[in-house]
Amino acid sequence: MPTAVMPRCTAVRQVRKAISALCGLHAAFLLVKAAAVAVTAPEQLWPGPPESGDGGGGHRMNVGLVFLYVSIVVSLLSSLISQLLAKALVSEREDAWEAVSEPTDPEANAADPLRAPLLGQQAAAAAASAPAARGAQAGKAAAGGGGGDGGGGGAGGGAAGDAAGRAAAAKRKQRTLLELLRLSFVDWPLLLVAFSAGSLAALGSASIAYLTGQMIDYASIELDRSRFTHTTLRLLLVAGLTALFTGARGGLFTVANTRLNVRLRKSLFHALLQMEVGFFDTNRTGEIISRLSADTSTVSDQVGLNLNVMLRSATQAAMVLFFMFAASWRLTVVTFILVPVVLTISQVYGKYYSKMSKKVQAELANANVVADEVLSTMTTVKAHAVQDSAEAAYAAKLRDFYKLQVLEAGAYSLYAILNTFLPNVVTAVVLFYGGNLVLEGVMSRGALVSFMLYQQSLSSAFQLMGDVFSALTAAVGAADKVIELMKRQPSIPPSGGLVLPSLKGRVEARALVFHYPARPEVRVLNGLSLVAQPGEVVALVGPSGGGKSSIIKLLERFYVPASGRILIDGRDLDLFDHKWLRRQVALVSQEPVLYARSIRRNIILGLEPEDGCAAAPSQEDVEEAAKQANAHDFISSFPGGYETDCGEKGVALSGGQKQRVAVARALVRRPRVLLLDEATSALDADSEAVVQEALDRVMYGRTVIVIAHRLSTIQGADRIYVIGKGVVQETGTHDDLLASGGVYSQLVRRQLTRPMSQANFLAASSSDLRPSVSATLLTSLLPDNDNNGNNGNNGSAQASPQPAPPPPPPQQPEAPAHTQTQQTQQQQQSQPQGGADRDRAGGAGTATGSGKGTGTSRRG
Ligand SMILES: Nc1ncnc2c1ncn2[C@@H]1O[C@H](COP(=O)(O)OP(=O)(O)OP(=O)(O)O)[C@@H](O)[C@H]1O
Repeated sequence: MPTAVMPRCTAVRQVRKAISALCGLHAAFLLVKAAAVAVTAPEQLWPGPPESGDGGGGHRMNVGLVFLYVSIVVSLLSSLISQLLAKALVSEREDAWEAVSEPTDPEANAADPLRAPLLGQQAAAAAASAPAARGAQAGKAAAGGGGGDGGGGGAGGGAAGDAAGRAAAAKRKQRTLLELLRLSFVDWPLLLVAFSAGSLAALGSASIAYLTGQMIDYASIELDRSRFTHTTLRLLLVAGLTALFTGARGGLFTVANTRLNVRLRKSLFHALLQMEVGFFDTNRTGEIISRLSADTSTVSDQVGLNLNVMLRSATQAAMVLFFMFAASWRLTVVTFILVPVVLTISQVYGKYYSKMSKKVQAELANANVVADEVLSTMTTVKAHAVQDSAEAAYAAKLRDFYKLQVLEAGAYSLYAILNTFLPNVVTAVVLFYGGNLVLEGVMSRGALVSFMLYQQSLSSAFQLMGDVFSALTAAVGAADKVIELMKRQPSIPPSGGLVLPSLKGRVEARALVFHYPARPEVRVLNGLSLVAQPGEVVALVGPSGGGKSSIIKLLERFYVPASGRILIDGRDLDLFDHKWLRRQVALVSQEPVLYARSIRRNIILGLEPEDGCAAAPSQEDVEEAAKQANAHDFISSFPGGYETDCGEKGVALSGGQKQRVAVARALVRRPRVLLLDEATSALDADSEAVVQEALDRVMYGRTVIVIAHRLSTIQGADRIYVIGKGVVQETGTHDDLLASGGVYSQLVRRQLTRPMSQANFLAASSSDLRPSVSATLLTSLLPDNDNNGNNGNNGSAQASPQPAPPPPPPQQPEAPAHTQTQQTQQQQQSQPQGGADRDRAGGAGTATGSGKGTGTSRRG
């Protein structure tokens, strides 16, 4: 902030403080005046009728007193309103200065999703359209949770930004409260009954105090036994009814709380499921889970409970006040004077407590993030023996949490001390003044006893309201985060409703430009275009980080490109109905995710009636898909067959088995387009061979876009795109690309001459080129090889530190026997295959009947 603005902002803050101080002083003066009038005025005011002996004088006196009190109340109100208006004017002036003075970086900070994670996103979004300084502070307030705490101004932004931060926080709080009320009042019939029961209970409590006073008068002054007994029976009856209504109120409010809790969780979970994938890149699962579990409970418990207590206390206070005025208006006014003091203390504490509560919750979420990270990666933790550092990291987070909790406890202690002391002061003053009234004969002893009971009831109501106010503020803090998440709009626009009678399967990407939301400054795709005709197999290869997987993610609409188009059968991807498209375009990724349910249900994932699918695939469909995926045999060997539970995240299955279930999951949809994102790269050699065989078979008859690490797959593709630095560097068939001597051929050569320990074909996984494949490739791939497998190109293989082994017999050790047979057949047939005219292969174990997938032998 320019230095010229700083003194102005400091002056504004001082003006704001001065306004508060003056108004406070004025209010205190008026309250003292009200008390003085109550103590000194003659006993001729409401509720008693004008004394007959006093003629019109008594009446005039009453009018005068009423006028006096009305003027005091009006004065108090106008003071409050002028204070609010003056502060608003000052803040407006301050905002105007900030708008012209603040540099633009903070806006960038606020709009940067990395700097405004989870809690700050909405504020950051709002900030992006607001003036720079306001935006920066809105983001800061949201992310920091302080609502303008600013830490004393920070690096130049603090003072000026505090006002904007406060305004943003206040607006958010308002919005949160309104939203909470909206959510709570869905249950209005239940709440109405509960509230009515609470009001009746409050009326009962006030009546008990009144009857107690009467009993004392009948027993000690009037000495009327029959009225005494009668009143006792009435008191017992009222007590019974009061208990009944109190119980009903408590039970009904608890049910309403639970309903609110369930509603909140469901709404939040629904909102989370709508979020785009990029949201989960920038927000940790631990934090999100914390919102879903801890914060929703805090909100429903605190808001529900406190609203209940607030309503009960307010009704109780209103009833008791009525009875108090009836007993003695003077004592009522005096009692009432101390109330603003108690309320002010509660309010100040409430603000502080809200801040503390947010910080404590944030610390706890941080600790949960650490625990979540460690517990969800136990194998890595154990494999690298990092238990000690994990424990230390968790303990450090808990230490921070503990320190904040201790501070919070200290704040609570102070509050409890004040809150216990002040009501007793009120009692002492009231008793002293009331005793004087009794001694003067103005008030009966019974009325004083009743009044003392009312006064206790009123203090407890106000005390509860003070507590509730603080707790509500804290709950609103937690609700803020939950509501913000619930209201957050996904940054990817909703998909259209287009459903085609059939899909040919043409996929085209045109001039795609893309960056990840988590890293907007890095362009991952830079105007990339590619096309896959119906039935073609298109391989994406290229160096690691070139953008291959990003293309698949865009095709799956996990993200949307910054510019460019993705067309399926010539229509924009976002026009299609989301669910329909997911059945037409299936993905098999590197790490399959299975859920803790039966294998059958894992295969038909997303196709069950609950997912809006009228007819789930039949058992025959499931088995057919499993057979094609080479999964049927191992599934049938389990005692539970297709009903075998996969365990949490599929722990009950091996990597290869999981991947085959994932392939079956893709196939059961009978997709026209199959996306394979390094589907076998995480598997060991044996598993890879089985899965690859299944994949080779299922590629037929559909458009396939594959990120492959096996040269055999790449070699058999109809077209290869070499992707690097976010663009297509080369495209063509394997032969064309080798012949052109460009990047692809260099990659192939480099790979073939590299030691096996560094095997990393085309930057994919290291598990790809087995010795046999490598050797075969040497003999078959390089255009300048002679027929005997000698590398004519100056023997780069020989130059390698670990020369490739001599050409082995034409077989792949990891492939099952029947695959080898196929290879031999294919060698003999050596038929070139076009993508579009390929037929779909038969069931499990059937020969593929083509050179596809066994490119080594095809070329041999
Ligand atoms: N979720 C993400 N958030 C931010 N950046 C990402 C994300 N995923 C990938 N990237 C970055 O995008 C770039 C392209 O990644 P991508 O996974 O598409 O490359 P790739 O060609 O598939 O690499 P590999 O062959 O190693 O899988 C990389 O620089 C990567 O760090």
